[in-house]
Amino acid sequence: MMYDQAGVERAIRDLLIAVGEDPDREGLRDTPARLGRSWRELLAGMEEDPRKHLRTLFTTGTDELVLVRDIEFSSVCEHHLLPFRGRAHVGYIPADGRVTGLSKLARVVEGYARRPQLQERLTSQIADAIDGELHPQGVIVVLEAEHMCMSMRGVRKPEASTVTSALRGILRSPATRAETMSLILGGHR
Ligand SMILES: Nc1nc2c(ncn2[C@@H]2O[C@H](COP(=O)(O)OP(=O)(O)OP(=O)(O)O)[C@@H](O)[C@H]2O)c(=O)[nH]1
Ligand SMILES: [Zn+2]
Repeated sequence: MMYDQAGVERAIRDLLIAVGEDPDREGLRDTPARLGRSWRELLAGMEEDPRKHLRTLFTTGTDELVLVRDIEFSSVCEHHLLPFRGRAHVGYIPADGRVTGLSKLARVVEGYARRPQLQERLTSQIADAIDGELHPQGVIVVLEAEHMCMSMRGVRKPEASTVTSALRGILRSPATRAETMSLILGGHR
């Protein structure tokens, strides 16, 4: 389904009325249109198949770990429609020298982050896309994020950081996993 800007604007106008605001006062007059455009940007991943980015392939001579750390992302938690944001660390061990462009790993993170999400699902979707498109020997995805639904409201724990991981192939084995984890965490302040 295509994004329905007019429908979103109507819903936001109704929301403003329902919370007791006057949607026609000067400061709020453009808010439904503005927020409608913002939501489209925040949910832009719904309009794409992020796997397409991984179809840019190169062949190298080696099958050693490729790891891109500290990919900043923002997503929206599907329970509260509040943002969660943090950093993704994405790595894989190629097979037959098959690699993709480094920026493509970040594009995949973006494509799956810009949807109503759960952090666990976001993590495994990134891993499955790399696994399914590159057929590498192993994949590791680690996400660290702060959820606004836990910091601004509810339990109100602003410093809490949620860490999730998804491992595929040989990166599931304890030795390889431990080495890769230390590379991910080793870069941290
Ligand atoms: N597992 C998981 N839980 C999430 C994520 N984002 C938000 N949540 C949690 O979803 C849960 C929803 O719980 P509910 O009891 O239905 O909602 P609530 O009454 O607003 O819960 P509180 O946040 O505890 O006030 C909360 O515990 C949130 O912290 C996520 O990405 N993964
Ligand atoms: Zn939430």
